[in-house]
Amino acid sequence: MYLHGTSKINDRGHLDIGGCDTVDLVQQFGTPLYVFDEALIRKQIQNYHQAFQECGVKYQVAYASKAFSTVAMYKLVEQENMSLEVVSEGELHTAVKADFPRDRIHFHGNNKTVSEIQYGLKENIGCFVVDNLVELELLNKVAQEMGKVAKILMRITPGVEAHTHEYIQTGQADSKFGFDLNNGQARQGVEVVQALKNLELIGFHAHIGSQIFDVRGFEMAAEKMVAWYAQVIKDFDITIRVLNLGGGFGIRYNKADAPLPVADYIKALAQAIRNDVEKFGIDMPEIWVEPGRSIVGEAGTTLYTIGTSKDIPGIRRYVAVDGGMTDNLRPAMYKAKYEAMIANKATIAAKEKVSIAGKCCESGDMLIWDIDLPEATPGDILAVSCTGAYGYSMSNNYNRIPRPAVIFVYDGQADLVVERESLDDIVKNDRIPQRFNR
Ligand SMILES: Cc1ncc(COP(=O)(O)O)c(C=O)c1O
Ligand SMILES: N[C@@H](CCCC[NH3+])C(=O)O
Repeated sequence: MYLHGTSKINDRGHLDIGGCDTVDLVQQFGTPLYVFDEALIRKQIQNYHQAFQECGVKYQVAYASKAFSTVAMYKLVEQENMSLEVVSEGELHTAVKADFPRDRIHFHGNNKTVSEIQYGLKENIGCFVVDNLVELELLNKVAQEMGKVAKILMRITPGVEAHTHEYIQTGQADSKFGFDLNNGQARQGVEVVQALKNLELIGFHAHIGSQIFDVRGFEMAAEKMVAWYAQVIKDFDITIRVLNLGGGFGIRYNKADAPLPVADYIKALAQAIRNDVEKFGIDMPEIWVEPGRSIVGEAGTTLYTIGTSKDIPGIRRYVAVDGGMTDNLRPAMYKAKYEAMIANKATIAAKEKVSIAGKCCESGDMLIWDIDLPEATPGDILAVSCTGAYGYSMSNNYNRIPRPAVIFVYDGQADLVVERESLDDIVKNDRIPQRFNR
């Protein structure tokens, strides 16, 4: 397993993260356990700031909180001077609980409800990223009723197909997201905004997909978006200032993945924008991005306890852990591939090829197929790396399995940031109809 961030093998022969022995962490907090390397999260954020500062442009980096959303994470994001992207009133409420600066919150989503819009307006958030014509009218109506003017970006579908899993592509024409650039919908949207008094258009947004390695997709989206941005300034004679190019920067889950350093993506983006801005003779816009996975993905490791196994001679050995698709849906949903090690046998050579199964009543509940490990016995601790993004945030209670605890480790200290769900949490919203008691 590749060792990210502060992960290392300590002198007890155990995996150690953030100066904490994972075997001790398991004793203290139990399994499954999400462990976040706080120093690595902070470093990833600082890499974005540094890259933008070196480009000498006005910018905002908004953390796409869907990747991993908790109050402590939002506090960290604030400390590191990032903005915050939210997609629901649940994420917005988490930001309010963290007392996140409201003017740095960007509210996304392709179907915001009236109550979500009201919440955002009440909190005077920085901007709404409007997804479609229906939402333009709705947002304007609610803003008018509340006596507010909402700053907006319009989300544009630029018609760029990113090379990634089809479920995490978003920039292609056939997508549920955004105003289509090529069929005239985006222009129609700008025309509509001109007539709506409670909306202020400050710029445009595009997001082409997730887990992308190639800079070319980002450059192509930037070229299309600058051309569009310049066209709008010319045709509508309005002042806008923001170009948000979304997130999607890839990370290394396993040795087949070859992401570039963050600085390379940002510099390529800024350069593509700068070239086109000069061509169109307009002012350089503020460049906003909204990375999620690349901030937290490599910083997360999930620790499990190994339990049963099943040998099928000549076929494979299944080794089961005490979690699975409830804490990591990505292998089942995207065929995502992860690396792992036995955390308490970190210096012992691999001896067998096994497949790691979850504990759900579902054949597709497999975390890793065909991985070389030392002999796995019940009670061993399996560490799966790179689970920081879309692990906890997509966790669920299938088979009424409680969600694991989440901890941050830093410089030898381990702190709980989300408590493990209890069995009572699992039933706390259940109700029995009165008539059952007859
Ligand atoms: C609109 C938007 N912004 C940002 C992101 C974050 O993407 P990533 O986690 O790949 O950086 C996503 C997810 O794909 C998204 O849909
Ligand atoms: N949840 C997805 C990515 C979708 C990102 C949000 N648009 C993943 O785990 O890869």
